[in-house]
Amino acid sequence: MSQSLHFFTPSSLTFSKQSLPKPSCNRRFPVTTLSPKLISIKASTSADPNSSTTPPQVLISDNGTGAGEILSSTPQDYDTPPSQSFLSDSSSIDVDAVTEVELKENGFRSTRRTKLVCTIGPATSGFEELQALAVGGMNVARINMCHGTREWHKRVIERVRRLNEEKGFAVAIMMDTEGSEIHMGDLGGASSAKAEDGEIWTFSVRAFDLPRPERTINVNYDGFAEDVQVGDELLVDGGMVRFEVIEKIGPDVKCRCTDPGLMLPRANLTFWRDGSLVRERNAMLPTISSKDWLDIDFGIAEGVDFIAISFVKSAEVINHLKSYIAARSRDSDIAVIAKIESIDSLRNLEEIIQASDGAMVARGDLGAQIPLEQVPSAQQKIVQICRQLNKPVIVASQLLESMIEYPTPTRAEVADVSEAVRQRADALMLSGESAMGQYPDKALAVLRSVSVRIEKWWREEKRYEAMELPAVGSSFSDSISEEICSSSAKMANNLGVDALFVYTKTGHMASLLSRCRPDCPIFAFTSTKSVRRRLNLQWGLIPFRVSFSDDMESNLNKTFSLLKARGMIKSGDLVIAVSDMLQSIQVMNVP
Ligand SMILES: Nc1ncnc2c1ncn2[C@@H]1O[C@H](COP(=O)(O)OP(=O)(O)O)[C@@H](O)[C@H]1O
Ligand SMILES: C=C(OP(=O)(O)O)C(=O)O
Ligand SMILES: [K+]
Ligand SMILES: [Mg+2]
Repeated sequence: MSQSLHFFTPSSLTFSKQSLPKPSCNRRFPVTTLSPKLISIKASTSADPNSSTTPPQVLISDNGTGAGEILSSTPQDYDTPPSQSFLSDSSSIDVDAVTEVELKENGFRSTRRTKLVCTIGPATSGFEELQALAVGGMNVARINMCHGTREWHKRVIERVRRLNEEKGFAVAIMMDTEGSEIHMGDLGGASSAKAEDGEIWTFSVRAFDLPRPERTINVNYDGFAEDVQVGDELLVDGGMVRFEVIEKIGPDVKCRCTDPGLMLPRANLTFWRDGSLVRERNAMLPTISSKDWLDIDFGIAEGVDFIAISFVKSAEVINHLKSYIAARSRDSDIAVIAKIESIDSLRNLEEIIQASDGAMVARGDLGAQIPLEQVPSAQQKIVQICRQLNKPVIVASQLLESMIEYPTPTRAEVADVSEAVRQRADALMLSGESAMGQYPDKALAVLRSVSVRIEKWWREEKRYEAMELPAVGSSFSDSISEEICSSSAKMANNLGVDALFVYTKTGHMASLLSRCRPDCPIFAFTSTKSVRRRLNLQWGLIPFRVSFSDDMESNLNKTFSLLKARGMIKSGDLVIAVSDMLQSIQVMNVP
């Protein structure tokens, strides 16, 4: 026997599902098209999970008194092959080739929930290397416009696209802007420069002739010599190398090395006075420089999936960029990620995250702007706010720094990765480890295995955190979607279901489910490739591209048969399905 509860709000009028007005296709249900609102919660669990015959669906309405009324009875035959109308384009389902293998081999429970972002650099820019990363679980490839030429990045984008087309991956592309904070020049082509204890180096806005004179560093910020004072401490890359300012001669600033080390091209520079970061005119530098705008035009033209903005200071710049993108790209589905890596971004955290489509805890620069010991609490706070505001969050930088040189991570690095997974960040990011390290695939494998292990541990221990998830939407329709998602996630945990299914046009309903961090994976069905790629950044979502209609019964039939034919689900699997077209929750065994 199967049953279905319909809750009617605000009045208790009863309709059958069939009498509902047709929802508009492209958007989430507008409140005005449904009056009164109908939410159907349909439980059609067959008594015998292995039974191959599907019980008839009986819809029972609940008018608030608990007394059910039978509205319709629909015999189902899920084993019917897809009808003609599903053939051609609509007869197929696209899913990541790696996920497909993982699902078949290990089942739903062991799929990785935490997403992985890899920075692409000289070590990984070839087709074969990119393919190895995709096979290793890379969900998003990040290109950092601080380095390389647009031509170079364009070739990487083309290779990723080819990989997706030819090999069945859905790797998304994130372009990261340079930003206009102070940094060193490119060392005249050298791969690094070594500063020894006590050496005197000259930092200058001067563009030195090539070959670069010994112990000179070019600085990109015109106000550098004016802003620093003798006695200031100059930190390269957040303290990897330190200098003390000893003399200023015109544009040249002489510094003595106090902490020796290797300086990499375009390393970031900060200066400190009496224990705090000095922010003079550099605080007025634009977040998006003129070079960044050109890079953004490039990203829009190339149709990247995400643009990450470095050194965001306020929500205003995010709003500005979003309207710029909307005006320039026809379908404007490029998501904007705010990098939290400056004191200003911490000050305006909530409004920045609210304005963005996601955030990155960019610990590299953040650790150069606030004392290192404050970085962990900042990370936890950013991850938490993103979760509350329903924005994906990436934890980035130095997760496995030692693996740039060594094939195994330190214990401390594994603990750091575990902590980010335990905080249930959406994604972890590799920087130098994958861009220029010696063991990019090994580093990715460590992120993957630590994620899977910690996620499993967390589920076994039932470590449900008591995080309040406040309402994020503004309309009544939004509230219904949020309630549906939190209820179905809770039901999924309590009933031990195998997977949550969500049919979503914009991806919003999938993100609301992801936000609840349920125990089971979330199969997110969407009809466009770009939404599918974007969902790849969000915790626990397995994005599929499939065409579907507003008729949930036929969507389910079609999905079940397509997934069964691919061996990705089997009869008896327990599934909860929700959709953003018909706001409903259905519980059923795969027939
Ligand atoms: N496109 C590229 N071309 C050359 N080198 C790159 C590229 N992308 C990244 N790298 C190298 O990888 C290192 C780590 O990358 P990332 O963390 O993104 O940059 P940064 O160190 O500037 O913050 C960089 O310092 C640089 O040496
Ligand atoms: C991710 C970061 O930004 P970038 O690598 O561009 O400096 C960071 O600073 O941690
Ligand atoms: K950058
Ligand atoms: Mg940075």
